[in-house]
Amino acid sequence: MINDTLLTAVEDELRRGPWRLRFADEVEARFEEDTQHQRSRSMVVAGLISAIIYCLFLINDHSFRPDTFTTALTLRVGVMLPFGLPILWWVYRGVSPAQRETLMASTVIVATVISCLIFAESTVPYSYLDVFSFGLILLVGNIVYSLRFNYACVSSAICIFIILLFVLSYDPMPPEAKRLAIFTIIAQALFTLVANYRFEQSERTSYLHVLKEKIRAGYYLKDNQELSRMSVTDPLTNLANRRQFDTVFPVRWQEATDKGLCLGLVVIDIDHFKAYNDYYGHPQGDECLRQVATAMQANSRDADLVVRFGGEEFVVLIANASPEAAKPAAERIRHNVEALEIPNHGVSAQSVVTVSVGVAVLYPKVSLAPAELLSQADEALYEAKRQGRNRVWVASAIDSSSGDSAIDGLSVSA
Ligand SMILES: Nc1nc2c(ncn2[C@@H]2O[C@H](COP(=O)(O)OP(=O)(O)OP(=O)(O)O)[C@@H](O)[C@H]2O)c(=O)[nH]1
Repeated sequence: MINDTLLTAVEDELRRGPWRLRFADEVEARFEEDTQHQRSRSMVVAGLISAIIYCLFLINDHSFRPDTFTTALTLRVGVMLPFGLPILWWVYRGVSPAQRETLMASTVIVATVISCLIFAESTVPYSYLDVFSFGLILLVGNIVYSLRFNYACVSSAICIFIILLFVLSYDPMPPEAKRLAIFTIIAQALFTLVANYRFEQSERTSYLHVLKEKIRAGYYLKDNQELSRMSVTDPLTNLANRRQFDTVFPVRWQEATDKGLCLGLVVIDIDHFKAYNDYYGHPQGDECLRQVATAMQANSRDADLVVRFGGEEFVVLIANASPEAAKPAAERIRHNVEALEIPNHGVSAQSVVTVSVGVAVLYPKVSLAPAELLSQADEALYEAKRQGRNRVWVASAIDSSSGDSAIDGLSVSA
């Protein structure tokens, strides 16, 4: 259900076109949740690289304008690093998206202020040429950090304003150079903002497509799991169906053979069910099958496989079943069905729905086929019916090595 709403929201966003840089709240929250870890880390890496390069500009300060080297050293290493590094640590540890963008944008603005202070302090000829390198700071914020577009716009505007203040008030710089510098800085800001916008746009569009495919893949997986479940389940009773039995039985047989364990099979058939159907009708017959199935399931262990074998016939496959344990288990099932007291007036006014049960238990051997156990249990069931129904008949004392399936039965009547 949650995914349905999300899928609709994602499809709405894709329909709306890629020009918007903010999704509807639900999708935006998901976008941030999915991307913020990676984004914070890549911003921190970008911040560290930028900090190193920013400090390397001291080489330029030293050779180009030695009169302000001490100031440059103090500001770049003594102010910029103590300001920037804790911010990077903070972002690395995880902050809200707005804090992350604001903090990273603040490093861009502070770097601009520091660069302007160093520039303004120097009086050496051509020091003003340094202004042309300020565009690199914009490049860091808008491209290297890739600040979200609105933060990039605001920080670029603030940086340009600061640069304007310093450039316009710096007397040694010729007016033509000021004009060119300001024009260049503004153009760099615009170019990098265009690139920033396109980065964010394509990041968001790709994210929507990936998210849509992920949600759909989730549906396919769920559908497949549901189909697999349905293919091995009886729709009327929700018990395992014959197909599941055919898959599980040989596996349990092999396990029992390998471990030398006993395997038990209980075959259950509702008595006079035709009469029930004829009297109450087919839908009521279905309801009766459901109740009997529930009673059988409730009286079996989790490890046992309870199967609707077909029609009104059921099977319980009992792993690691000793002959002594299988008989009471079968008797419990018979008793509990009878205890449901589902009337069967199709037989007589006093009759209730009962079951006949055939039980077979043996130690599987390589020389035996699994069908052997099934046929012994079937024969026991036939005997239970023949003996008058509503009883358990155990096919016992079977010499599995000879394959002798003679029934040395024991009847347990109600
Ligand atoms: N309602 C309903 N009836 C079913 C379903 N599958 C099989 N049956 C009915 O089960 C009845 C089985 O009848 P029989 O095989 O003659 O057996 P019986 O009447 O139970 O007699 P005994 O087994 O000898 O006690 C038939 O009437 C089938 O139509 C089902 O899915 N729903």
